[in-house]
Amino acid sequence: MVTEHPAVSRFREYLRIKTVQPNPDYDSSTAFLLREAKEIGVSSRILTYVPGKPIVLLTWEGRDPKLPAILLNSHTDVVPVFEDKWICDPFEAKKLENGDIVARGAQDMKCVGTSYLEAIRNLKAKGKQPLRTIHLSFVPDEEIGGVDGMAKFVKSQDFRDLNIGFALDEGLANPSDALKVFYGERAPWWIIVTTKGNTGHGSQFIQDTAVSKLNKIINRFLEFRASQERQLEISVHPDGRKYNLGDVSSVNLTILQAGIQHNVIPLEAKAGFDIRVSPNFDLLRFKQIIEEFVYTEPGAELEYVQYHGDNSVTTIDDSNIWWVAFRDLCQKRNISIETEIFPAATDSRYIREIGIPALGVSYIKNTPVLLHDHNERLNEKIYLEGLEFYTDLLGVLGDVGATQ
Ligand SMILES: CSCC[C@H](NC(C)=O)C(=O)O
Ligand SMILES: [Zn+2]
Ligand SMILES: [Zn+2]
Repeated sequence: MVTEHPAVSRFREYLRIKTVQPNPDYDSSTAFLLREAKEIGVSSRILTYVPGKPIVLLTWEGRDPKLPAILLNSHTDVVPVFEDKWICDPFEAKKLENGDIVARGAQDMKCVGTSYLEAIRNLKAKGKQPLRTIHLSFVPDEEIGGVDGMAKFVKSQDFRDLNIGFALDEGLANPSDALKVFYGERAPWWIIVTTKGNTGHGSQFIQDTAVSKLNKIINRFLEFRASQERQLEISVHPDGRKYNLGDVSSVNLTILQAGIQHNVIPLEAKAGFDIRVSPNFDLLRFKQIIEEFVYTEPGAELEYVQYHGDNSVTTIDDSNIWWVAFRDLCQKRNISIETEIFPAATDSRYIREIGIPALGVSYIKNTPVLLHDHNERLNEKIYLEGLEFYTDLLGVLGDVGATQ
């Protein structure tokens, strides 16, 4: 019988914990992380800003704790599953014959959280201690917006006391052999547009109805959407690279509500849009455009259900010592990297918003993107390869600024 690498067994154990929204078992994930901290030999704290939503903070103190520290962030929650669409129980962490570990959270992002832990375990086993302190935050509720997780954490005195200089967070899988590195994100704005109008009998040509007003607004949003889709198709960066999704802004009509009966003209109509504003767009200008789309119709209302007022990016050039350390390590390990704007939202946005540079990286190469999808999986060989990468990476980042 082939014995399993203990790091893989620990990863699978973490995957079996049902931290699935909307009722994540944070007690069990906390117990797992505290046990890991004890075994590895790093200190641990539980920070609670909202009851039942623990942030587990592990700390490996550096040789010079006064220097700005490194934050390795991961979220502990995972998204729900459509169980009947899976080839096995999504919380069994079954390993297939080819080594694929099938489980919710295998990519998003329990693999990253345990990789940080394994890297520290490896470095400690080699007798290393970093120059800079390394903190690991395991935060709740990223999958539902992070309001009771990272958003509260970054605003706390506890966070300020950590003196973070640089952070790592999640990225995305890549079907090709390159490693995706995200240096910014599009700002998520979820809006509800409400229109009101005349009612009457469904057989008549009633004027200025809620639906006709909403229709005009929707068309303006959809025209904008088409223009951005076109930009995505035709635009290239100055260096010749094609645009990615993160380089344009997107608009999707995701909610439509109106009507109570077929023969009654609705008094009110609502449309919900999922909007993602690219860092290539000025946020205030974007807001003006949206407001023009809506307020051109008399009496139309606009509500922001989700609004992030920042889409600043982390600089990726020689002026950023963290980026240089990251890039040089990838070069040394012959890893090609693709730098991009993350198309959706992660907890990194809260970190960048307060001016801390952050990169989003998940070492999941040669793997289909299956986050939030059925049969999410990660092959154990790629996971183990990632552990070597993270071990080297933490060694390098922890020593940024050290004299050789
Ligand atoms: C605005 S909070 C929602 C966060 C979610 N993140 C991912 C990665 O799917 C999203 O972008 O929809
Ligand atoms: Zn995630
Ligand atoms: Zn997710």
